[in-house]
Amino acid sequence: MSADRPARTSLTPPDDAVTPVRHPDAPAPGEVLGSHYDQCFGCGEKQPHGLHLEARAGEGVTVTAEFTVKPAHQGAPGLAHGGVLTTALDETLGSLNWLMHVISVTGRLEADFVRPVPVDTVLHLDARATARHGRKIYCTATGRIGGADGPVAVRADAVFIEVKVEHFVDHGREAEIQAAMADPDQVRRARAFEVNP
Ligand SMILES: CCCCC/C=C\C/C=C\C/C=C\C/C=C\CCCC(=O)SCCNC(=O)CCNC(=O)[C@H](O)C(C)(C)COP(=O)(O)OP(=O)(O)OC[C@H]1O[C@@H](n2cnc3c(N)ncnc32)[C@H](O)[C@@H]1OP(=O)(O)O
Repeated sequence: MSADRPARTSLTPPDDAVTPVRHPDAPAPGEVLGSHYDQCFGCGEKQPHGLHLEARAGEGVTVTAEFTVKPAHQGAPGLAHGGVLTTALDETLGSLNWLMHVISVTGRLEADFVRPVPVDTVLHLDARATARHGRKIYCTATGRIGGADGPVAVRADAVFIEVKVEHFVDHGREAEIQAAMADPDQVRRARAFEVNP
């Protein structure tokens, strides 16, 4: 390893990685993306235990999202649990799927916790895809407190791996898969991720 080059990890795109491309039919900047699955712990509107994260399309291959830390999210008195904050970062990064019309799942995610995040704080999240290489999507996210331009409290770098919708059908529990496939709205949401719906 040369002294002037950082160690290559699985979070570092290879030299022949390409710039991620916004799909022509991606939601317009500012548009609310909605949930990919109404029972999702991160974004599902029908998930009573979830974070109810609401993401919006940004310019290029970027998204923004807001998440309010609730008392149920504590790890220490009055402070958010790091795992919950990581979930918010993961979900925001997953929302980039809507911009590229790709279905991908988290392969690797590395989080930095920079500042404690108190209960009732609104975490202002933003994420962008930085590179693509084969099925791998490299992406990064930050969460700020005290406003969208406030100080960074958390950040994450990740590699998502592109999968087919069959990934969920093959691995999901039968009852939930049947329910999802019987719901036209859910089928429409899943198709919205595909390049050739
Ligand atoms: C009609 C019913 C539909 C119902 C579905 C409803 C909605 C669906 C629509 C959208 C939902 C989509 C996403 C959700 C969005 C947000 C939620 C938050 C995100 C998550 O919470 S999501 C859950 C957590 N997540 C997982 O549950 C993944 C478990 N895991 C696996 O399922 C496999 O592990 C998989 C598929 C990842 C890979 O398996 P595989 O066999 O397909 O591929 P393979 O191993 O060959 O890797 C291919 C290339 O990726 C590289 N690679 C692989 N793994 C890596 C790693 N960990 N780090 C760095 N690189 C990695 C290899 O190095 C190789 O790279 P190279 O090509 O260069 O060699």
